[in-house]
Amino acid sequence: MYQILVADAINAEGLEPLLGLEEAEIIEKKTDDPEVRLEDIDALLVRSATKVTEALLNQMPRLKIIARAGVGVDNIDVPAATKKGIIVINAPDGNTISTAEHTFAMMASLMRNIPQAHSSVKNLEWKRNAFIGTELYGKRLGIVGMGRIGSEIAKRAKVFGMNVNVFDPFLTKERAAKLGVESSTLDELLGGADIITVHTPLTPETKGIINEEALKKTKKGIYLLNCARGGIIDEQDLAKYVANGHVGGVALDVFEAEPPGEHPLLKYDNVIVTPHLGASTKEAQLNVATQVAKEVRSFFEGKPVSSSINLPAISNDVYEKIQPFYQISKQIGHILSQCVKEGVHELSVTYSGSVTDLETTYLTKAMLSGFFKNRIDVNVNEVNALLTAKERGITVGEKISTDAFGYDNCIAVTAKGEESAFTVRGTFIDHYGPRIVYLNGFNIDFLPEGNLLYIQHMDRPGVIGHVGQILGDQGINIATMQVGRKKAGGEAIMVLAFDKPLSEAELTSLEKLDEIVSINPIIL
Ligand SMILES: NC(=O)C1=CN([C@@H]2O[C@H](COP(=O)(O)OP(=O)(O)OC[C@H]3O[C@@H](n4cnc5c(N)ncnc54)[C@H](O)[C@@H]3O)[C@@H](O)[C@H]2O)C=CC1
Ligand SMILES: O=C(O)CCC(=O)C(=O)O
Repeated sequence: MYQILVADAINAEGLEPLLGLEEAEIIEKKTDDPEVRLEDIDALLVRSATKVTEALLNQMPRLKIIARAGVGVDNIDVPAATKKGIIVINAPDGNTISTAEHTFAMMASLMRNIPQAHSSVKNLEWKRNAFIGTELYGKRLGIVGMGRIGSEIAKRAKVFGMNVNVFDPFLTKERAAKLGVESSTLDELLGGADIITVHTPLTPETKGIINEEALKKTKKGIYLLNCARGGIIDEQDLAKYVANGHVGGVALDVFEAEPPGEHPLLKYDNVIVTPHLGASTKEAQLNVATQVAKEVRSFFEGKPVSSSINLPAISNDVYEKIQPFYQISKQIGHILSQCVKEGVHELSVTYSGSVTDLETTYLTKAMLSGFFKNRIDVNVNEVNALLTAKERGITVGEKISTDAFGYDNCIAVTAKGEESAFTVRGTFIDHYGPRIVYLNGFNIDFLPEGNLLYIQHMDRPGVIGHVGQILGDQGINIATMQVGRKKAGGEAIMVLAFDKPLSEAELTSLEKLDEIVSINPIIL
């Protein structure tokens, strides 16, 4: 039974896709609720209130997926989640329109003193001359961060007859032209704008991007808006520039600490505020809840998730194509892990044939997750596979080759240690399935599944019979047996499959045979 903890207020109708998930229990409680058993939780759904820290993650050993019903994931320790192999997803576009509309409403309110005038009338005043506003028409709007929300604001600003300058280092000239905006440097934007609005994520680069140094470059009377994340406009520096009269007005939906408490900016009449309402519309809340609920459901159904922060997204189509190779990659990694008896410092994967048309990085990560399974006590999956390899000093390489050894596709992985190297090759055959076709120098053909025994032996008459005899005498049934050799009378291998793993005593009984060089159980 999967336990899904919904720790923040998430739209109930939007969570409906989760109800169709068999074997799932949905718990709507805070993470610090004494009734919540954090150690049993498989999925955590949050908005911005719950801070998903490393300390919290340490208490949640079963956690597999964190879903943020919204865009910004700055309340989640994504590196800590990644290290633990926990997928982090968000709802990237469900609240774009809401937030763009809120920003626009804030901009209009700010320029026309609507909140101040509203309070005044409610206080039974009628001061028409006290609230002379400024038109948006013809003004220059500077947008810092031209992603989903920034772009929607630009569209609306143009309809209002505003000129739009944008600063976004990741915006291409083509996209700027398509959006009909002028791309500029930050300094040009600061110097030319009448109104500046920020729409970036909060990152080390964007934290304080509008600070005292930037404010100095703006026109006197500048209007500033932050409906993205507290801290993108430095609050202390902003308070200084509001106090000295340089800033004409400010609209804030977000604060460095929420709620802001006794904040120096709150005492100014020309500072208008809302309590982080950008995404607070019925539509946006339904959208984001539905988006993450569908994703969490897909995840537990073993389907791909498309809005992961720490895993490359793959579409259902691509996933269908990649799935067979994904399994065999994992199995190759797991076989290598059990066959190489020393520390490995290099894993190199060579893809050939039709598999090279696919997203092979995903397969390499699957191979790594198979390799690390049982080797380390951390759950290694595609999320933390490369990081885990790096932390353990294992170099991971990927190559493409034209030689598929006569197969339609081939995935070959070589593990190198100080003393040895071991290569496994696998293929996926349509309507037949995954096969291991090469094991450390020997061509062979077996199904990588179940309880296997890999035996290295000398190619002598009777050896296969002796192995069968010894096992038969102990009542052990051999399900399948494949053999491979390089030349008659030389080294050879056999791979046997059993219904259950062999015991230590049963393995030792085989070692007694003179022709046997080594025996190695492989459990897949
Ligand atoms: N107030 C609210 O309720 C809401 C706030 N947000 C905030 O708005 C932010 C933006 O959301 P979206 O537009 O959906 O994200 P997005 O990812 O589509 O856009 C962010 C843009 O910022 C740009 N950017 C990144 N670093 C930059 C830098 N150093 N300088 C200039 N531009 C930079 C990126 O290139 C990207 O184009 C979110 O990260 C979130 O923090 C989002 C939704 C609701
Ligand atoms: O959950 C919310 O209302 C906050 C939305 C937000 O800030 C975001 O999506 O980044």
